[in-house]
Amino acid sequence: MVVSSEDVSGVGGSVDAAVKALEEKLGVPIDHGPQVPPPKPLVIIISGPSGVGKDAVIKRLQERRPELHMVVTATSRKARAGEVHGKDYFFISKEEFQGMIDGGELLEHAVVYGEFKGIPKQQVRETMDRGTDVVLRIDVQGAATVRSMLGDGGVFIFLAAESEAALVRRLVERKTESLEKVLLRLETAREESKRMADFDYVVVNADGQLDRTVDMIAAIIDVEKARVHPREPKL
Ligand SMILES: Nc1ncnc2c1ncn2[C@@H]1O[C@H](COP(=O)(O)OP(=O)(O)OP(=O)(O)O)[C@@H](O)[C@H]1O
Repeated sequence: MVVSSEDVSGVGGSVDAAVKALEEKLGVPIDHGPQVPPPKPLVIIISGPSGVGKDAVIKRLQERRPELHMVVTATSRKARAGEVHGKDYFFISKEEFQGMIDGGELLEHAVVYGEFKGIPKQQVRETMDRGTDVVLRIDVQGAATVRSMLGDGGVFIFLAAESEAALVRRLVERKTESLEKVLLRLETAREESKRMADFDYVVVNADGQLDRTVDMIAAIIDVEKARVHPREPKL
């Protein structure tokens, strides 16, 4: 139905009166509800080589977007100075970890540099059921496992350093690993970089540019929320 400008001006110029007149002409009320349903919760996977800055990026992202749920990974490695159980990681024994694997309670798990790491499934499900976005921090190998499970249902982001040299410097400066362990991480990082193509996005975490990196990830999350066909993560 076409309503001419004459019809609208003919009701006295008030918007409310015009709306009422339109409703009368339509024969049904004008819908005041949202035109777009609320976006579905996202599962965001942040991955990349050791030392690239996953923890630093996630910490800053959480400060900016406190509504995101950062999944707490379970690990059998010892806590580093300042790390808090239940907040940074669930620090559990190798025996407890084995129990979780046997009980099928982990979304993915792996032995990384001699230590168990894994993501409790229940935490992801419960968060999504509340309608909250979930951020998973996973090494590249683990991200491949989650990709095979979720397919296009997850948003996979590969964090990269601006150069191999920058990555090495960051690992050495962190002072948490021996040179031998840094070497192992470097060799692994070379293999991991080859898997970048399996991700949806690649973000460079350049030295001194942590805020820019977080800006980019926040932008990706916003863009994902605007998809016409939302992703459907099935766990
Ligand atoms: N953009 C950046 N500029 C400078 N330093 C950074 C940047 N991002 C992270 N770092 C520093 O680099 C080091 C490694 O970062 P972080 O521990 O977050 O890496 P990671 O990917 O979580 O490593 P791992 O997988 O081994 O736990 C830390 O000392 C961190 O503070």
